[in-house]
Amino acid sequence: MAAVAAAAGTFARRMARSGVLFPRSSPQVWPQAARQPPGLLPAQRRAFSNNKILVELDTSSGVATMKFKSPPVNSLSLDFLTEFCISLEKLENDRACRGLIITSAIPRVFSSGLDITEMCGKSTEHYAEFWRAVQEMWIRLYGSNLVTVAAINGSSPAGGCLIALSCDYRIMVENPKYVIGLNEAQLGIVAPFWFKDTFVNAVGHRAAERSLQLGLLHSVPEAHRMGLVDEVVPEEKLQEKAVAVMAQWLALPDHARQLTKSMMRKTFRTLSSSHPKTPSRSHFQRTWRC
Ligand SMILES: CC/C=C\C/C=C\CCCC/C=C/C(=O)SCCNC(=O)CCNC(=O)[C@H](O)C(C)(C)COP(=O)(O)OP(=O)(O)OC[C@H]1O[C@@H](n2cnc3c(N)ncnc32)[C@H](O)[C@@H]1OP(=O)(O)O
Repeated sequence: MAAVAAAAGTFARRMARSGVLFPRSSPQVWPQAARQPPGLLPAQRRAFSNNKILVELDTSSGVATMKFKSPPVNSLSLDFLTEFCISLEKLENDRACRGLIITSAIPRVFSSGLDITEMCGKSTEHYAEFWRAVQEMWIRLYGSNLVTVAAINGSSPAGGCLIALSCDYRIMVENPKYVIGLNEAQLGIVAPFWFKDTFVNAVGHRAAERSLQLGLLHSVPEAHRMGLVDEVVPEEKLQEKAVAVMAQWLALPDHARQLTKSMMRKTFRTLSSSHPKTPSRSHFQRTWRC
């Protein structure tokens, strides 16, 4: 328990060093239209970057694009998760931003999921901090007031699939080599209940039961058929489609859409208010044999 508390403190300090407020306990409601401060020349584009993620915000449309750029496979390390939360928080605090498109700058991979090297041979405190960061990523993204669109341009197993599932809409590139799903059971581990719930919310109970028990990674057409992704497009159409979908969602009044989203996703507050126990060191070691 002390380790969990220490990890919470460490993660909070990482976020605080970035200048980001932490944590935010309740959803914020943003103005309906992107606004420029009066008297300033409108800067059409703003960008910020770290060594894991690139973010570009088009202030005229209010749409930001977040590109994962952590070779080789955009695995979700503690550093990646921290940078993700910082970037998302910056966008949420930017009154010019109303929507977020998440995609990958790495060819053929959206995200390979949790970084397996973070779950081997580390201290109890590290596991606790890592796990806290995984939860925080999901809480912030699933509960975000922004319109979130996943533009999935590569394979997206396990934690990568969770990121896509946490968005409001998923568009995936048609490619016979790409797969998506929660394959934890294949790895001999169990997807946490909040992974499972997010999956069930997208595909329904029966499809989720089969897919999760078998740890299936689905082809793109199969993922589309079962509702795991909403749309499938050729690679060259991905960005255009993501922008079009975003425009459709942003055409609604923010407050009505945000409150509806918050109502539909209210279960996330359960986890938010009571972070479940961090898996023990022996659990990690047993699972990954390290
Ligand atoms: C609870 C606590 C106790 C125990 C754990 C139990 C539960 C908690 C966790 C539950 C939730 C877990 C969620 C997860 O996300 S686990 C991670 C699951 N991810 C995967 O299974 C993906 C594995 N990777 C792939 O399938 C392929 O790599 C991928 C993404 C399709 C890309 O293929 P390709 O382009 O061919 O690239 P390579 O396979 O050659 O990989 C290149 C390079 O990257 C390394 N790598 C791949 N995935 C990961 C990863 N997830 N973490 C870290 N590193 C990864 C791979 O080893 C290669 O490295 P190398 O040094 O050999 O070049």
